[in-house]
Amino acid sequence: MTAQTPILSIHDLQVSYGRGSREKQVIFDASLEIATGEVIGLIGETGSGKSTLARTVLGLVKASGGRVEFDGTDLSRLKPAQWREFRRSGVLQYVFQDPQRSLDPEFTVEQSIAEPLVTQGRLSSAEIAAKVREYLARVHLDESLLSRLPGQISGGQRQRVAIARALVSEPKLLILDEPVSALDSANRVQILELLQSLAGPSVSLLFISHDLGSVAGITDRVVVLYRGRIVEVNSTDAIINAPHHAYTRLLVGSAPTLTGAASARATREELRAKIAAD
Ligand SMILES: Nc1ncnc2c1ncn2[C@@H]1O[C@H](COP(=O)(O)OP(=O)(O)OP(=O)(O)O)[C@@H](O)[C@H]1O
Repeated sequence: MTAQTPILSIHDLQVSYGRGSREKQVIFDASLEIATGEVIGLIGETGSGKSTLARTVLGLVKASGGRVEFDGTDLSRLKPAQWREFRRSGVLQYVFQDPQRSLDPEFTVEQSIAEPLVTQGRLSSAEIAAKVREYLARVHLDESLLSRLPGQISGGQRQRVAIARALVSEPKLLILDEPVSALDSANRVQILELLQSLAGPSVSLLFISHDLGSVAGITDRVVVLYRGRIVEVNSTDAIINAPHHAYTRLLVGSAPTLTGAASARATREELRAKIAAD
């Protein structure tokens, strides 16, 4: 961690859904800092609260306690107009698991990638057209796709378009919620390699995944979320080689690409029993 202001800093975050007797807390006292240029994995099983945490940072879900600071600005205090301005600036972007959710089905590839720049209103049409082509090339797509709709390209191509769209406004933080889990294994590897190559010193990436094995190759640090609580944060190496929390050990053991599949199987049941007893 550098002495720089973290790009994202979350303090004692609490998030609940529902009201009154139906209220259910899903995030408990979550604190986390992401430095500029860092690639972080947020890992946890289904229902652990990963998407809720991300959606709270994006302002789509309201926190019931704690605060979220982006580049030193307390997002919890922004008024609606300030939120709109913050969104328009494009400094915080996201890519969902299903690119259909990030792309308007009625926008061509060109319109989708151009939209964040059009909204910003800083560049001329010619400059926007040039940027769209630059980012299309960066995600290794051909210009012949520019006039297609999302329904007319493959799932892997859609996810590349969603990534180009997210990066074109030169965000400081890109949140990727299970960005490869809807893709086949060949596309998965290609997209992860692509993201790794696109991550530079000025952009931080927050990868959300239920599968440690799928993101461990590109993350600097890993945050482990278990039942709404951050139970471990450490370098990816330490998480894999010396996990502290029983749930982290289960995650490592469940990723056969990280450890021998046989030894993983042998310890999995034992760890499940320990977690159940916690
Ligand atoms: N809009 C909502 N209203 C009520 N409860 C919700 C809502 N969204 C999520 N939850 C609940 O909050 C908890 C955390 O869900 P969340 O989607 O954040 O988990 P997740 O780790 O992202 O899971 P997954 O990997 O399956 O996407 C779950 O118990 C879920 O049922």
